[in-house]
Amino acid sequence: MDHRFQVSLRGVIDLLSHHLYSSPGVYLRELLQNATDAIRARQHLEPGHTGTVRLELVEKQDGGPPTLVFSDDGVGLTEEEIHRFLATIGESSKREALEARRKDFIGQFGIGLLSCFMVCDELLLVTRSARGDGRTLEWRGRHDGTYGVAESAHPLERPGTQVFLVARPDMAEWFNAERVRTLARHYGSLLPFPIRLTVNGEQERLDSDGAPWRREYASASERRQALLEYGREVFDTDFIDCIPLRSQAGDVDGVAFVLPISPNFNSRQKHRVYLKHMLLSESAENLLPEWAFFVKCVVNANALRPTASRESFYEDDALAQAREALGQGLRKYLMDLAREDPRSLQRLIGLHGLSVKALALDDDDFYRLVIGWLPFETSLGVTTLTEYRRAHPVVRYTATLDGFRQVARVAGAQGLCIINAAYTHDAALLEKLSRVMPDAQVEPFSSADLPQSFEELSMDERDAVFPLLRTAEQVLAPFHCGVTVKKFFPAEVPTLFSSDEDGSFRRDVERARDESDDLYASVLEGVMEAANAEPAQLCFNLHNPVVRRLAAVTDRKMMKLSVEMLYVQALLLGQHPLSAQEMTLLNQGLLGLISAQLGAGGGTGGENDGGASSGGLH
Ligand SMILES: Nc1ncnc2c1ncn2[C@@H]1O[C@H](COP(=O)(O)OP(=O)(O)OP(=O)(O)O)[C@@H](O)[C@H]1O
Repeated sequence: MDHRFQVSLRGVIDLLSHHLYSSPGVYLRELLQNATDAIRARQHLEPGHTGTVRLELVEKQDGGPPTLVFSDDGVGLTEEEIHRFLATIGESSKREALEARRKDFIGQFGIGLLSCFMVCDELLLVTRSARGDGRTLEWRGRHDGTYGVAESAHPLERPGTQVFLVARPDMAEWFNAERVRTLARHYGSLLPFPIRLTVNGEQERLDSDGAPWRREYASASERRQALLEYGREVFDTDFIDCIPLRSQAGDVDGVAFVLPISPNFNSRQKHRVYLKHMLLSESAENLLPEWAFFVKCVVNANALRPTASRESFYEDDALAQAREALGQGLRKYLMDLAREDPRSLQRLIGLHGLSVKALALDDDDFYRLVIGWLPFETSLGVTTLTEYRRAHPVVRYTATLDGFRQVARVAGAQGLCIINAAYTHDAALLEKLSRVMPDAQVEPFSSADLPQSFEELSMDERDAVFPLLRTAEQVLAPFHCGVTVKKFFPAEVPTLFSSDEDGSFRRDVERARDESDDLYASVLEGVMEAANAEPAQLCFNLHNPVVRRLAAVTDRKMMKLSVEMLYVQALLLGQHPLSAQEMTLLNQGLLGLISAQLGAGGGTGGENDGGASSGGLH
């Protein structure tokens, strides 16, 4: 024999209040939504019906719980509808109409009314249907899951619905006049019909003039001012500009505000979204494309689906299409700025460069328009790509910060303009350049490319440095480092250590081998043997006075020691981590130099004592 599931209403209410709704205040949102849907349903029957929502708050003088009467002049309910829709959890009169009329109704799940049980134990709903027999019916629903229906002793004069809520003593704060006023404004400020609030007999209107972005303004600048003022009210921020938004998909319209400060990298903004003019969420995140983190927006959507919690939009095709269309609106704004107001675009890039770069990576047309305006850090200072290409036919860049540090100073002194493309998106943007603009030449650059720009020595100079070159080659052979002598700037730099990718790889493997156990070290040994034998190079700078003097030194030991120290110094200047062998070289070299400087005795032991005389301190 089959049995029916039993549903515990208390359990369901507990579930909703703790896991679905963000606060008990949403009861007012759900009542407003039902009233709005009922008015829309009546407008289908009676086109031209305007509709009004009334809230009457009675605060008891004797300390008893306050009562809220929530009335609408919507379509009302027949007796059959009461049993079917009010008393069955999960049943909604709007579901059947939903696909055909997604634009009309906000509700769809058939659970909204239950949220009232978060703030009161019993609900009295008095209703007269616009489609019915003129009778006024009372439905009394209780939080224990029981309900009753009866004909009312106080018939309503016109179709509509009144919901009576008596505050549960511990929930009286949610019936406080100021709170009710704030909540009604908060959720219903864009509704296209008036909301009237009566508190202890005194009436006030809470309605607004509708969505500010749809109002008529005398001029474009007045419109802009009014919208920026609205943005300030909503987000408490002085935005720098506003952008109209519209999408046919989801029937969305609204306004995006450009943030006056750079947001955290990739932080998605929280937007205020209305669904059919009722506030859905103040923290919707999934409305705009990911790159659009330079704006916050307020929009109304008529044909997107809410999630059951009503706090964001349901992720479906319509939302994806709307997101794409809204992104196009933002893209158009940036494209227009690039064409018509490059100064403003430059200011915007200064603040929101990351958004602009991310969009440029995504979109070739936009890329073509803005790439020339984007600033890049180079070895000759910050420059835009347009200025760069005017002065240098080939765009050269380093993709890492270490790579840039290794070349920036010397490259700058040679007049070479190298871009530091280690910033987010920069390398990808530069790599895209020759794809989008086939005449552009773009090349990665490393310290190994630098010596090509250095001046060659004359024949005489070559003869003069021959002993130095020979000694250095011998000293550095164990380090797999070749040697050249050239002339370059700045003259204060005595040597430049350069290596291509193979060289950096080899150094990394070498250091890993030093730190590994025997088995792994022998594997790494094999890797190193397979690698290019001499990918690194130490280039001596004959413009440097120390190097000139060193070339003339006849003391071979002193020359060897100096080469070792210059090698280690070049590594340190280039921010290359030292291997164990190089650390030893540094330590021995320092001691050797000190010892040589002392001129006598105190030798370091071994061959690096530079022939210093014996004896201690004099
Ligand atoms: N003010 C009203 N006027 C007319 N019918 C109403 C009113 N309030 C509720 N109803 C009826 O009660 C049903 C259930 O309401 P409830 O708020 O629980 O769910 P819903 O609005 O259909 O969906 P959701 O859970 O998404 O809000 C509605 O579908 C509607 O038929």
